[in-house]
Amino acid sequence: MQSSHGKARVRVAKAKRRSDGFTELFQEFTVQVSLVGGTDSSFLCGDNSQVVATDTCKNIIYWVVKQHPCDSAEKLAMDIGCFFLSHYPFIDSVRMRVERIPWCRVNLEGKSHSHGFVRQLDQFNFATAVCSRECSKDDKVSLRVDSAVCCGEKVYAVILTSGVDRWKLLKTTCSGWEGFYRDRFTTLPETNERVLATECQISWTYSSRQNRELKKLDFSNILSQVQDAVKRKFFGDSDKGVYSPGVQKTLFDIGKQILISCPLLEKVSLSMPNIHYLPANLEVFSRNGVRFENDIYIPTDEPHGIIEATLSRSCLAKL
Ligand SMILES: O=c1[nH]c(=O)c2[nH]c(=O)[nH]c2[nH]1
Repeated sequence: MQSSHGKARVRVAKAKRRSDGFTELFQEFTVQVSLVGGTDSSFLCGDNSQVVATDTCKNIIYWVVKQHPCDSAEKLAMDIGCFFLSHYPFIDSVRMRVERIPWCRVNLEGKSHSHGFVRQLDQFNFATAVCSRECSKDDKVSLRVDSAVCCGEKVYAVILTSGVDRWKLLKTTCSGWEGFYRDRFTTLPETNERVLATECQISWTYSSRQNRELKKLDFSNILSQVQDAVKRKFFGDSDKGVYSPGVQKTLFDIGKQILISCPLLEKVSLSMPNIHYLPANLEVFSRNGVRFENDIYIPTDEPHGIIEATLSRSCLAKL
């Protein structure tokens, strides 16, 4: 039996104010925690003596947030996960997911507002952390050297992933879809001129496997590097752009660029659904002698294409 329990959709916000009324930080998160280990007898015979109640899980999330700088979803995910490991010896591993809700400081007449924030639509970034006591052989060697505690903080094995979700991108030209397999079921015409739109989910996993090493990283800088790599390969040069022969090739170019730009990453997973903007060849136009001139489109969210891939550094080396 493989089992876990925990709490999902725990929403928490933190404000840090100065005495002069300036709000230095406002962060909102949605947190999920799943605990693994120690609970077999609860599932098998109703003995709950080693079960941290899911209600307690929620309290611990609030507790850690209260002490935490909350400067990144990644550090929060690792610190909540490692808190469970350090307090409950019967827990083997903790799976965390922290989503950061994007509140941005208001800028009014060129001036940053002291306490006002606006919420960006849709897009958000997230982190997942699988925290455990088990280390790979290599980790164990360095753990012994450092001992299990460093600077008052215990060392745990962490598989950390960061991501961005619901990030919408669109370009009005420099995209086509030609040469695809045709048979009697194929009705789609080929084109070398179309709107290309997607809603990306991109996640990236770090090579390091130690909470202490991972906590040194500048996660917002890595996020910017990833987003720059995506924009560079999706849109291309500001004036000339870059031609996309299909979402598949663009996705691969983006993934490769992310791994080139960010040497600390081991692999990247991309989901780039093809959101269709259908040419509006409508009867009302043709009947009145007006042609489609790559100008009027019908946006359709459903159905949409699914195009996904995971690229690792080792698989790139083999290509
Ligand atoms: O970029 C695309 N990739 C596809 O796999 C596909 N399939 C489709 O109908 N249109 C497109 N466009």
